[in-house]
Amino acid sequence: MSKTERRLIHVAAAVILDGDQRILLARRPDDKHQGGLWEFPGGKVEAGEPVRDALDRELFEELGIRVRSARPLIQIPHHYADKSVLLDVFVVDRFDGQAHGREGQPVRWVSAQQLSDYSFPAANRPIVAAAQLPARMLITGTATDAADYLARTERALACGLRWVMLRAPELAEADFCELYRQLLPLCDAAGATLGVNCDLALANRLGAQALHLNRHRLAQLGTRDAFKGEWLSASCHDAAELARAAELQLDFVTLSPVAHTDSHPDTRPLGWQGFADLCGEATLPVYALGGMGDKDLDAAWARGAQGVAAISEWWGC
Ligand SMILES: Nc1nc2c([nH]c(=O)n2[C@@H]2O[C@H](COP(=O)(O)OP(=O)(O)OP(=O)(O)O)[C@@H](O)[C@H]2O)c(=O)[nH]1
Ligand SMILES: [Mg+2]
Repeated sequence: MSKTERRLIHVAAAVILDGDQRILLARRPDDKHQGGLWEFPGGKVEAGEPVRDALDRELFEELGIRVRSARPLIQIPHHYADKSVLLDVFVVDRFDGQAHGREGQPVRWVSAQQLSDYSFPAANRPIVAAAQLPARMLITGTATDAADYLARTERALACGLRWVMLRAPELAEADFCELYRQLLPLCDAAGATLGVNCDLALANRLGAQALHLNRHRLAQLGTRDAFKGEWLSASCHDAAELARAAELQLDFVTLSPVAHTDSHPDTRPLGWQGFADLCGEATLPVYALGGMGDKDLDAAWARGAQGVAAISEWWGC
């Protein structure tokens, strides 16, 4: 039987957050599968058991906590040499009790940034990205001049946006660079990430931390190491582009258009069902894009999305 034909062992796991947005990690016992590595607490779903019940049961058994609120974060099928798992990961942001290692396993609360310092099983790469990425992503729209770009970005930061993707195809390169340099301290001060949507060489020259590729740049990219920054993502529209993004080990994608948008009036929307079908096959965090806003977050999460990305929703807020 080939690895991909093997039965997937369904596992419920949790990114558990405390009031300071720290995340709970546990260390797997040395004698277990992937022993000695750090994990998001959880365990196997029993036959006939609803996955949410399995999550509650496992977190009580392993940590002594009672889940009060949870939402889906990401689902990752992964084929190890010896077994195949479907990691069904939730965010748990409210719980009762003091989390402690009831099975003797070491546990540790860490910041989202610190996750990068820990060793996890190979399947966890996209889960770590999902735990570090926000639920809402702003893509900049048009503005009258640099001052208008800055003012609009400041308002979005004040609305709680923590990821800004600078997209300004109308600007000459020198103006784009100047704008990037002016936006950077604003975003830094708010604890937000500033990414760019531009060509690879320019992103590297700017020393950008995050680069978002359009579909043409995704098709041209040879290897993700060509980008010198930390976060590399792409705009996807179909299964082939999603597969390419996964093959290149990108950190996340946007998938669009979910709904009708004025910016792409002639493109047929995917609709929520089309989005869910594609997202279900993806092995990296996926943002719903196209006519999206705060009101769509729950619907996006229910279809397997990381969250929503938008221009109009927050570019005038
Ligand atoms: N809980 C958890 N399991 C993970 C993670 N990443 C990952 O690959 N796995 C794999 O998913 C499977 C989950 O198993 P588990 O050992 O937690 O299961 P369990 O709590 O029911 O334990 P048990 O088998 O001793 O009863 C293991 O093969 C494990 O290696 C993760 O972040 N958290
Ligand atoms: Mg377990």
